Order: sequence, then C-alpha cells, then structure tokens
Amino acid sequence: MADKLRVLKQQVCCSIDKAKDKLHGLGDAIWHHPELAYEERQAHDTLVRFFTQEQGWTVEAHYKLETAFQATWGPVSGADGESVVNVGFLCEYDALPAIGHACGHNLIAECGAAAAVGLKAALESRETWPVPIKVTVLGTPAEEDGGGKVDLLQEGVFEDLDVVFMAHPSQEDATYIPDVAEHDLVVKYHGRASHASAYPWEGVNALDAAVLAYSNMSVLRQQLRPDWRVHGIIRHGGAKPNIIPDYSELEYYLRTPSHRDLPKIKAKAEACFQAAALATGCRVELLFARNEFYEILRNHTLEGLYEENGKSLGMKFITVKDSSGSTDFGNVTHAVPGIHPYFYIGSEALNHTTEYTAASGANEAQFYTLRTAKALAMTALDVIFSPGVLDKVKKEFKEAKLREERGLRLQQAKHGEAETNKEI
Ligand SMILES: NCCCC(=O)N[C@@H](CCCN)C(=O)O
Repeated sequence: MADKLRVLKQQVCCSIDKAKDKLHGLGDAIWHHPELAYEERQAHDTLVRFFTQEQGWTVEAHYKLETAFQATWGPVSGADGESVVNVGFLCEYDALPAIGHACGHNLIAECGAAAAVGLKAALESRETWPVPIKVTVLGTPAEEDGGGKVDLLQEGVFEDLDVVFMAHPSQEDATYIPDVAEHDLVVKYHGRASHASAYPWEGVNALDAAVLAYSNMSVLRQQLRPDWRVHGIIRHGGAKPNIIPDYSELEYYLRTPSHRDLPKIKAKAEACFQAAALATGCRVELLFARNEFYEILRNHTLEGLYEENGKSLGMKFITVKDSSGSTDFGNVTHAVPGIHPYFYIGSEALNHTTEYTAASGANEAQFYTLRTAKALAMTALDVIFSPGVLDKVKKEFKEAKLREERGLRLQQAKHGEAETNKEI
C-alpha cells in the first residue's frame, strides 16, 4: 500500500504542475479584481467557470449564498449502501477595503482549487479505491467580514463532509496558528447638532461619545488577559468643526482564545460603550454581528500527516504559540475534522499591509501556493488510503468535541454559582 500511495502522491504533484498556468490564472483574476465580503461576484464566476470547464465536476453556482458555490466530483451514494468518504476543500476569495488582497485570499482560492484538481486526477488514475470517494469544493465568501462559513454551516452545507481542508497565506509554513474566537460589533451614538461656537450648549456631541468610548476601551485593555484583544476604529466622526456631530459610529472586534469567554469580554466592552453614552447624554446602539467566529478545534492526526507531506515537498515548519487573528474556519472545525495550515508565499511582508497585497499577486507566490495544495491533496490521500487513519481522525475529533463541551458545562455551572452568590 505504501508504494501505491507514493505513486498516487506523485500523481497529485504531476497533475497540479500540469494545470499550473490555469490555476495561476484563477488566483490572478481574483487578485486583479478585489471584492469585499458577500460581494465577490467576479471571483465566484471565475471559480464556477473553472470547475464547469474542468471535466467531471457537478457545479452549483450561488449555492445557499449569492457568492458561494459548490463543485463535487464522485458518487452521490455508494453502491449497496456502502458509505462514501467525502473530502472537502475550501476556497475563500474576499478582499479587504482599500488594500485589496492583503490577506492573500486569491491564493486560498487557487490553493483549494488546485488541491481538488490534484486529488481528483490521482483518484482517476486508479480503478478501485478502498471506499467510494467524493471530492467537494466549497466557495466560501466573506471571511474578512461577516463569516460566510458560519452562514453555510447553518444551511447544513458541511454535514456530509468527513474531513475538510484549506490553507492560508502567511509569513511561514505552520500546520497550526492559534486563531482565536471573535465577535464584532458596530457602535452608534446619536446626539444633537448645534452651532459649535454660537450655542454649543444646545448640542449633544456624538463625537465626544465616540472618543470617550475609544478611550474607555483603551483603558480596559490593561485589565484584559494578555491573549484577549479589543481593537476598533471610528468610522464616522462628524462633518465639519462648526457643527456639533449628532452622529458617530465605531466598529470594534472583540477576541478571546475560546468562544466560551466571548460573553465576558462583550460585557466589559458594553460597559465602556454605555458609559460614554451616559457621560455625553447620547443615545447608544450596540449592533453585534450575527455570527461569532470560533477558535480552531485542532486535529493533531491531520496536522501530523500534513506536516509529513509538506516536509517531503521541502517545507520547513515553525511552531507558533502566540495567538493570531480569527477565521470562520474555526466554526467549521467544531462541525467537521479539518486543518487550516498557514503557508509562506515568498515574502516577509505582514498580512493586512499593502506589501502583502503585492506579495500575494507576485509570481513568486505561485510555487508556494501550489506546493501547499499538493500537501493538502496528499494528506487527503492518506485519509483515504491509509488503513485506520480516517477512524483515528474521527475519534480524535469526537474526543476534542467532548472535552470542549465538558469545558462549557463546567463554565456554565461556575457561572450559575456566581449568579446565585450575587443574588444572596
Ligand atoms: N490568522 C488570520 C486569519 C485571517 C484574518 O485575518 N481574519 C480576520 C477575520 C476578521 C473577521 N472580522 C482577522 O482579523 O482575524
């Protein structure tokens, strides 16, 4: 089996290399036309066209969300009731406002498509497999704002998948970076306009409320645990110095390593925003995003296989302990075993900078993106062809879920106690 698996892995690499110009074309088209969350119409169309033109894929455009899609290859069900192993690859493709593809989601899309194409080609080179296999590619919009994967989870889109893979551009190759839980909100202050010099006492200054809110949050930061994060911007702060602003708006991201702690950080932040309203006499509206992002639930079995495959292709992995940003793939890992490794793209530039935008559009990123796609598809082959691996992956997932749920129950019990004490 080891030899057959080696040959299949070589097939993956050859097929991806063969398709490299077409795959580069995908990433390039998306990079040249950056689109914001839920508005990725051209990226959606580009990927849908690609899978429609590739042989053997069944494509559903506008799948559950306007800019999501699904492409599948393989049997709808196994013969004689035999269960199908369904392997998923995800493509993200949203960009950031003002700075385009500064997080390299064009490369995520290319990498997901490449891995799927490579795996399909390797599978097609064999007449029999240990189990019927299905490959599913999901185009998942709005990672930077909103959380399209959470919407798709609620639509049941991930229910049939056995394992799920994607990879994210970074400064290094790492099988895991501690992505944390996050909840975002918009804060609106409503005041009253007035002439700022002639009769300022008639006004209620909404910008003052925003500034106080910003300061309250900055002061709060000192009392937060070192791995908790709060950061925000003032989106509207008035029109002219001689008009007391009757409206201001802030946007804040609140993050904790576990989603179980989000209620705590939200309560602290709410107090900061309410206090600014009280001090200035403004009315405040707190509009929390409909989706929370969860931390990644790790699967060490999948991570280990990915690392082995990556190393065989020349990747040098580092271990990252510091908490990072967040991803809606975190929520996916609470429903399906999966990995979200990070990959070097040939540049030291940092994500969310214009330098990274340049790097994610540069030719140099191509080698690293396709190498990552190869390692993902090779890992999928391990899951399919190595006896016992899928069972091990699923067992680890179940145990991690149980630990997670037990932790939640423990926290709820503690919280109940605290509430009771308060009442006494
Ligand atoms: N490790 C970073 C993952 C990608 C990223 O930067 N995601 C955004 C998501 C923001 C959603 N509001 C982030 O700021 O972490």
